[in-house]
Amino acid sequence: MTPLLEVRNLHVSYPQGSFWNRKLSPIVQNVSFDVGQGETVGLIGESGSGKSTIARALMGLAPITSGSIHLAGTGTLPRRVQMIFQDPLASLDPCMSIGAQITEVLTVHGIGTPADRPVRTRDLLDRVRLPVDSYDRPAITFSGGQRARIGIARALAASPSLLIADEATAALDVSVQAQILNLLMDLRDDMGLSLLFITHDLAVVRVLCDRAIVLLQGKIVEQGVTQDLFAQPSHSYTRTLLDAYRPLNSSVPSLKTPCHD
Ligand SMILES: Nc1ncnc2c1ncn2[C@@H]1O[C@H](COP(=O)(O)OP(=O)(O)OP(=O)(O)O)[C@@H](O)[C@H]1O
Repeated sequence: MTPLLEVRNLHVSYPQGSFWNRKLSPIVQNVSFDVGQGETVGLIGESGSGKSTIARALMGLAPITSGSIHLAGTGTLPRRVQMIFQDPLASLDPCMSIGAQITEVLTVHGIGTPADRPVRTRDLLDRVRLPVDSYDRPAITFSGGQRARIGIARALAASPSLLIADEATAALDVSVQAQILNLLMDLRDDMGLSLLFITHDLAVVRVLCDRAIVLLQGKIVEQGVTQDLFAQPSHSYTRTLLDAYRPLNSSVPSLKTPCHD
């Protein structure tokens, strides 16, 4: 598969300690991985292992101390890598119409003309399967599942090549979660997007991801084709993660469930 994203020997450090005794603390160390065009990759590991820090580095929002991030094609990283979060409302004005807020993203990135931006916005709302009257409604009037769709539409407005879902569906009811995951898979297929799932939910990784990357204390301990990694984990930490997950296997969300959020 043609690599869209190539991360090589990435190191990220945050300053820690008091003002008088500040030193750089390494959070991500020597991380290298690829994401192929149209590929879905899962990034897993315990809390604090550096998953979100890697995502922020990909967005140009974390202090990279060394290493490289290369995204094939043209355009700036922050625009071509977009993120969706668990709480989309946090990045939205709750009272402003979502149509205006998505149009604003198009304006910021200089996409389209003032006349056609509302048309593009309606198309995005349609793509994420929001009701036709959504354009003029403020964000606060939508359900949790609908807000997740708004977050996705807003991310898509920047025409990204790579979409990062950082625990994006973790707070949703399991049936709504399945719907949002289905939507992401459909968008990946229709728009040729690559997806990076940051999640604690190994069921999601097993069902949806082509490959998985296992992170422990800021370092990759194992990565590979999901099926192989789940069948024969080579690192003891991966085995521990999978052992903790196996009893929950029966609760794997069933995708393509016809239900509504
Ligand atoms: N802005 C920051 N300044 C200093 N330290 C930070 C900053 N952001 C994150 N960290 C630290 O970096 C480490 C990794 O955090 P990160 O959020 O990347 O982990 P994570 O694997 O995504 O965790 P979780 O699964 O709980 O979201 C943590 O120890 C965290 O405290």
